[in-house]
Amino acid sequence: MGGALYARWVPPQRAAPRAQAVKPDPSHETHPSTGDGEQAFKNDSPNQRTDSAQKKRKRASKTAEQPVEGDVSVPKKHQAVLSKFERSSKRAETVRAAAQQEESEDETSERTAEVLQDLVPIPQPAPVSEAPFEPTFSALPSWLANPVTVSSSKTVPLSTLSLHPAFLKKLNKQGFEEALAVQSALWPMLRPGFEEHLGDICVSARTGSGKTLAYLLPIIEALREQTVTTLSALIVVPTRQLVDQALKVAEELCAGTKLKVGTALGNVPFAVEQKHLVKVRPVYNPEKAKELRDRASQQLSSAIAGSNGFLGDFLAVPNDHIPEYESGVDILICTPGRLVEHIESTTGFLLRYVRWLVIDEADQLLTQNFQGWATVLMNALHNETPEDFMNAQESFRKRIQASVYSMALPSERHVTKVVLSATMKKDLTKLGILRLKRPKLVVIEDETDGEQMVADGDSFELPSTLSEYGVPVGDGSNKPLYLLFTLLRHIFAGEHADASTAGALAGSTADESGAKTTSRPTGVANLESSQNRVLVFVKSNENASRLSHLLSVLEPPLQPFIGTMTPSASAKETQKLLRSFGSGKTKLLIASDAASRGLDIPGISHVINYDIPTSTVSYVHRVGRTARAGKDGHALTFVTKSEAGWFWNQIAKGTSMKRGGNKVTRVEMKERDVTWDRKRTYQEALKELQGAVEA
Ligand SMILES: Nc1ncnc2c1ncn2[C@@H]1O[C@H](COP(=O)(O)OP(=O)(O)OP(=O)(O)O)[C@@H](O)[C@H]1O
Repeated sequence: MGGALYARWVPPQRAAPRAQAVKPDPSHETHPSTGDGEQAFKNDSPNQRTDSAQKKRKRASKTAEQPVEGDVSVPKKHQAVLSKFERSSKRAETVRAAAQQEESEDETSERTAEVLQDLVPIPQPAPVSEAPFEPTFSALPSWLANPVTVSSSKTVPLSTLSLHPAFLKKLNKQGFEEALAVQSALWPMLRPGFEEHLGDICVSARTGSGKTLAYLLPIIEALREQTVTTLSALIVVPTRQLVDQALKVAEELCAGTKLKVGTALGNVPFAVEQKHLVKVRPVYNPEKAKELRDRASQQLSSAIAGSNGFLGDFLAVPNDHIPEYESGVDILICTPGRLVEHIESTTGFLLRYVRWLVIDEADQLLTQNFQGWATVLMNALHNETPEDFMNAQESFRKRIQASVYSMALPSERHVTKVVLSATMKKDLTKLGILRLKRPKLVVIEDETDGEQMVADGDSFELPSTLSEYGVPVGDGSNKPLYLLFTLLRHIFAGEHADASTAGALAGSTADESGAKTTSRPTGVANLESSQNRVLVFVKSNENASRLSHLLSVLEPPLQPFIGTMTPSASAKETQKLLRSFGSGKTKLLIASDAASRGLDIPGISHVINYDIPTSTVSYVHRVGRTARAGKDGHALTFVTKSEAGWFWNQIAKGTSMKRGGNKVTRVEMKERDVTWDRKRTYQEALKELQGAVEA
């Protein structure tokens, strides 16, 4: 580079005798810019090529004339300038080289400092923590979302509740000293006084908590002085057995008063029931009688009306008289189907004076809603009574209402509705049918459960005195033998019972890790004197009959102690069977789910779910037939391999079940002990059963 600059700045020398001339070699001519002569020429025109060749030759001769470095022939003053120039050029060159080196070092260090990124997310700043979402609203109205909760341990001495002395005496006579939690919560709300709730009440309280007395006592106490029979209270329950049960409690309370309690459940012919519920009385009223007679003859001649109902009654009363209807009962306990029939077909069946409406086992009644019973009832209850159907009292009241004295009467009748269940669901669509006014939800729950019914969910309480067991039964093919083994070895065996499992089944030494049994059945012992009573649930009525037959064949001494509840039995037969079971004569009652609701038989020590229940609600009601009113009880569920997942997850550990800190115990029974010497008898019994079914 220095050479090139030097060449530019050196002035041409004319005389340079000792300087060696460098002859240009045409064969080595190169293009000034590319260094490739041939290539350069290729792009030039012939004239251009001649000019540039001449210029090149000139330049070459000039170069040949240039002195070589260090040539002493360069004048001195030029030499000083030249050396100065060379020095500064060298310095500049050194600085540039140093700068270049520095630059390349920087580049290298930058390259090494670079962080290699793979295809992973680039680190982000930590997210800002947000407060957990807590809705400020609920899908439920506030009365359902915020129930009044009462601890199930809250009992109050009956003597402090200022009950009418006659009722206090009756309760004491039955051995009741304290009002149970649901009673001590409901009575102040339903009885006149400072805490009375002027509106409707929904109650969620576990099985066997005393709900029947909780609603019946305030009603009967309020009506106790009623002398003219007027239908004042309607109690709707789902089954005939529950009608009978509530009737028994009501009759005990009404004894000594003029109150009449009636039932409508279809156990007698409809006409008989009609006569019992509505009384027809001829009243002398010639004017009205004449008017009606004229209208009746017109209608009869034009065949508009038949001679039944009001017309029939009118034609049956003496001349100058008209029929008037009076209620035959003050309190009616009924099933919904029969109630609808009376509302629609019984002349004079008037709900105008009904002040109380109780719906027990409400979740079942509202879910099944036979014949749209709730809507029919609400329409009948809230609509005006046609004047022709009014009884003497009603007509009198109507006349009074039209006069100045009406100021003294309440403007509108208020019906207090009490809706109860052990498995109350917060289902607004269903509760909405009941047209509740200023409703309140009262929940009776165990303190140890810690939390309330979840605002938008449903949970069910089990009695804290209940001990629960799950019994694995393999594939289920030997279930009858498992049942027999459980009955003979553990429940009715008395002193011969296996210590470990009997302890677990009796609830005294419940082992959460699971109890094991090794002993074999010893046969029926002490059956007659045993205090235990067992209710066995199967999935259908056919299964109840079959199981009963199998047990009788497998263990004949057991047969006189077995009872079977079937729908084909008459009401009387069923009542007799329940009485026998209640008294302890029958020790083993086999039933379907029809017996799972509300049945109150004192002294049931064990419930066995021979067939697994189909829902958590069904489980709650089945096992609730024992451990009632604070007494101990035991519930065993036979679980096949395919049912195990559901049972242990939903029933034993499910969040919707609240059992006051108790747990479900697994009871293992060895299959060879269970089947032991019975396999042949069992096969024969099955064959016999098959023959009986086919016959
Ligand atoms: N104050 C009381 N003291 C002792 N026992 C009582 C009292 N009140 C009711 N009982 C008894 O409690 C038992 C259960 O009562 P009840 O049948 O009314 O329960 P329930 O809550 O209706 O049960 P379910 O939901 O299963 O129908 C009955 O045998 C009844 O006699």
